Amino acid sequence: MNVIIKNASVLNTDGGLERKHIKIENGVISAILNESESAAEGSETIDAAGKLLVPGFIDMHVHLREPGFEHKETIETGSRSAAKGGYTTIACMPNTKPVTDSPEIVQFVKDKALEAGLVKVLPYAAITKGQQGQELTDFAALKEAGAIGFTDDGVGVQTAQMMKDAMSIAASMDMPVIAHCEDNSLVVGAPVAEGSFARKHGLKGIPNESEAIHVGRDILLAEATGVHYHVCHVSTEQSVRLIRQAKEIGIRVTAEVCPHHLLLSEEDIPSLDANWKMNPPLRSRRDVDACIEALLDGTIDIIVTDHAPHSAEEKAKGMQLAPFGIVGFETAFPLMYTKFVAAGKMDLSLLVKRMTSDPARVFGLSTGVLEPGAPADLTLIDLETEKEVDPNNFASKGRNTPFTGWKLKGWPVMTLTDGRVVWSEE
Ligand SMILES: NC(=O)N[C@@H](CC(=O)O)C(=O)O
Ligand SMILES: [Zn+2]
Ligand SMILES: [Zn+2]
Repeated sequence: MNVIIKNASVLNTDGGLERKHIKIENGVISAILNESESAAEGSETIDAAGKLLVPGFIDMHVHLREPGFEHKETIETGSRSAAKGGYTTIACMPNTKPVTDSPEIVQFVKDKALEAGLVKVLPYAAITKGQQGQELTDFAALKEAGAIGFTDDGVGVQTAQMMKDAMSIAASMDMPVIAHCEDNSLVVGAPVAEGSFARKHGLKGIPNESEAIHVGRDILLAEATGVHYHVCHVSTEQSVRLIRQAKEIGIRVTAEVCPHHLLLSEEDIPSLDANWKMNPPLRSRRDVDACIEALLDGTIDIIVTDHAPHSAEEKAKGMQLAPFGIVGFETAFPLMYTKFVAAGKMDLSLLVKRMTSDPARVFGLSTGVLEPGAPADLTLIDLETEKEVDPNNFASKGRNTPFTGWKLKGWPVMTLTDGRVVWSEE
């Protein structure tokens, strides 16, 4: 089937906007025409006048909750939420029930994603069986089944020997190790970061070192093993410093950051509402500033959401007892666009890059670019209309966000995967 997207605003190599017509044939971008060139009508024509057209966003860190926690999210509802947020490729974490530690579960995730038929879902597999930190999974079998990397996200790999073994095997098969960095001996049941909020409410605080100690340890192990080491949800100044130094000396490390760690600090937490509880926790303003600087200078390679839906009942348990995590797909781009691009702190082209071609580069994906021959994974965005974040309108089952009521611009209005409209505002 052929599709033509007419009059779209497309970013050019200088970061300016140009009007283009995009021709799509059999799910692939076949031509990008200048405004003056006439595009023969396709079997389907989409008028994109006044809308920004970008490669579909890529989110390399998400939780879809299926199998096992379907009351929080399913692969279908998570895929729809992703499509609504402008994402066309998402990589899902293995902390399901059962854990994605066998080829059967990898296959199950792929089957469910195809059944949903909305976005491309790339499964990660666990480093250790049941994510218990005791015994490595069968990396070769998991790769064979389609896992794109290994991670115990949700928990840190507690011993250096286990991590080193994992990295050695992953390196030998050219697979990345993706790490949730958290040293449990420094985190004893604390729900928020160390800082003024924790002190005010008499809560235990999570120290920055609990993250950075793993980052430092793992960088040394990545150097020793030669693995591609990717750091999950960076949130501290110290982690940024270690990653920057490692990159400078050529260690194969990449990193991601979430919008909430770029926008909120622990001082912003208004109450004991658990919609402000996530792992890593909101840290100090200093940490936020370090993460922003790192994203701008490329020390941090990509933006991810760490979309982590939980039910309202679970979040109602309060700051101490509720599970960590917030949803992310449907607010990520509007938040980043409004608070960084529209605020003059970041170029639009850099923001788009960190959500498309940079994740594709880091993980070796064929998508994330607007060029002939690339899959027609595309997102149209309205940069003008301001709307309030209303969790009741989320496609996700999760409503757990700290951004309720924020007035934002930059809302995706249409998403296409392989040339097929998978979500549209109408
Ligand atoms: N980020 C979170 O706060 N929660 C994640 C786990 C994780 O990403 O570590 C979850 O699975 O709920
Ligand atoms: Zn994590
Ligand atoms: Zn996560």
